[in-house]
Amino acid sequence: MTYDNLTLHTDKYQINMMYAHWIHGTHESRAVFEVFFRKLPFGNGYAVFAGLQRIVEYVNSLHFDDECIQYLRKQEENYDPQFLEELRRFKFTGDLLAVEEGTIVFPNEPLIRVEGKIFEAQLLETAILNFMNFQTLIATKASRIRQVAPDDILMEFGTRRAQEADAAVWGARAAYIAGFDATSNMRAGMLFDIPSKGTHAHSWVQDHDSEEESFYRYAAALPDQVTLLVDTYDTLRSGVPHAIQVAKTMEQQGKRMGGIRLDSGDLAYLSKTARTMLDEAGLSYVKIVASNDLDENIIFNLKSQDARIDSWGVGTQLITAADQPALGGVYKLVAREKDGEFIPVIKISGNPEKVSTPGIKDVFRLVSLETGRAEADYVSLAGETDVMSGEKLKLYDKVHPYLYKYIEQYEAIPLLRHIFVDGRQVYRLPNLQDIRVYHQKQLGLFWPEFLRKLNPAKYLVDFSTKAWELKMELIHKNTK
Ligand SMILES: Nc1ncnc2c1ncn2[C@@H]1O[C@H](COP(=O)(O)OP(=O)(O)OP(=O)(O)O)[C@@H](O)[C@H]1O
Ligand SMILES: O=P(O)(O)OC[C@H]1O[C@H](OP(=O)(O)OP(=O)(O)O)[C@H](O)[C@@H]1O
Ligand SMILES: O=C(O)c1cccnc1
Repeated sequence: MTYDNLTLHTDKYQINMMYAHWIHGTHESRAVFEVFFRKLPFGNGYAVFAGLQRIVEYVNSLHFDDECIQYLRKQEENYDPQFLEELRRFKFTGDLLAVEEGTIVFPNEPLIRVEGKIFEAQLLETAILNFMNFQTLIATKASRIRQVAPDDILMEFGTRRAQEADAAVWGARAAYIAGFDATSNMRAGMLFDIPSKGTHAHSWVQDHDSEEESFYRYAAALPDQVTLLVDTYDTLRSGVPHAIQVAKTMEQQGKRMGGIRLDSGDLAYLSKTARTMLDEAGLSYVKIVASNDLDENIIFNLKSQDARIDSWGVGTQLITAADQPALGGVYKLVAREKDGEFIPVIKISGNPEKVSTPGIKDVFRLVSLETGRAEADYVSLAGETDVMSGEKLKLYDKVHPYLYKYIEQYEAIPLLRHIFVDGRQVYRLPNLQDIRVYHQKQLGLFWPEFLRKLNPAKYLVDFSTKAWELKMELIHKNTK
């Protein structure tokens, strides 16, 4: 079955709400939603925003075609045929703002803002969250892995263990944004122009009468990219000696073997011993690749054991974000149109963390002009001007106001960019290489204490006094 229209890639309740609005004639009234997450994944100090390209393609492609309409007609008898005709005319005509892919982001700040007819803005929730939550999660995981191996080659090997095909290719892209060097997935390579790399499987060795023969044949077929998997039978007694033999033969033909791959056993011990064997054979240029259920903790640990590994193939743990398989990004209504104007709305909860922050908001990164480093992010109500005019600001913990600091001499960089205006895409999607460069620059804005993998310092995301007072006012009004 091939059907790639994503318009019904949404929860039924969105269509139900669209229908109820249509029935009551309120479907064209305007509303504003914001996307944010509350908690960073993996105990990390930051997240890496990803998913925007997919969101842009999705919004541009939205349309209810014959298949969608027929399905809705069959599926829900309550839907009035005229509603289905209205859906046929559906098109996103609103505004969408978002932070750029590769941006370092933090909890509770708006990452995407959708403003439009409620009929349109409501539909987008499920897909936007689906794309952003997954891709941001994987980019963040990849960033942690990049941190522990800053100078090594990192290859994404996850497709076979990914949660289906889309996750594999978009996950490979997210990993590349955050600093991976290559993917084994050829389709991701083709779609996104990511370098593709690969070695060979155990089956190649098993499918020959001897390991030695399999190595020679592989090298003969692909002499410019020979990385031999040496652990099928006995890494040190058979695999590495056979690889050395092949490398020596290749030298006689004026060729150089690329590397060997270790895929089981004690990777610290085996890599050190293999390195010595290779070096003693005059093969110091032959690299050592390792794989086998690696993640940032194992790689960090292997490095602390002085493992001699140049290149890491990381699959399952990265592509499934195994230690935290979901990011809890949410899409919340912050304002709705009443009598021709936007009024802020709130969601109250017994859990204080879940009380939403009302009003249409902007977010700025405050970068010290003295140090060039980010001091805090500042969330203000749209239209507030103090931050843009560079005024001295008091940043304070709104619940514990005695915790405060002043900031002056800063540049306030707006993080939300216009992506769609009146339904028209106004943002040119950057190419992936530019996103990677931008991401590296983003990292350079932060002091290392916010970036470290273990127990990072908490970066300040401050709300303007006006935004905070609005929240308090609506809490009081709605809890009387
Ligand atoms: N020196 C090491 N220190 C810490 N972890 C290691 C070290 N060497 C390997 N590991 C990791 O330990 C785990 C060992 O996996 P496992 O117990 O399945 O052993 P294995 O050698 O892979 O066995 P198999 O032959 O079944 O593949 C893997 O995640 C691997 O990356
Ligand atoms: O361990 P991961 O991080 O998920 O990396 C991918 C794994 O996939 C392959 O194993 P598999 O047993 O599927 O195939 P093989 O016969 O080629 O080893 C490869 O050898 C890695 O071990
Ligand atoms: O190229 C490899 O070595 C590879 C690719 C995917 C999964 N495991 C290994």
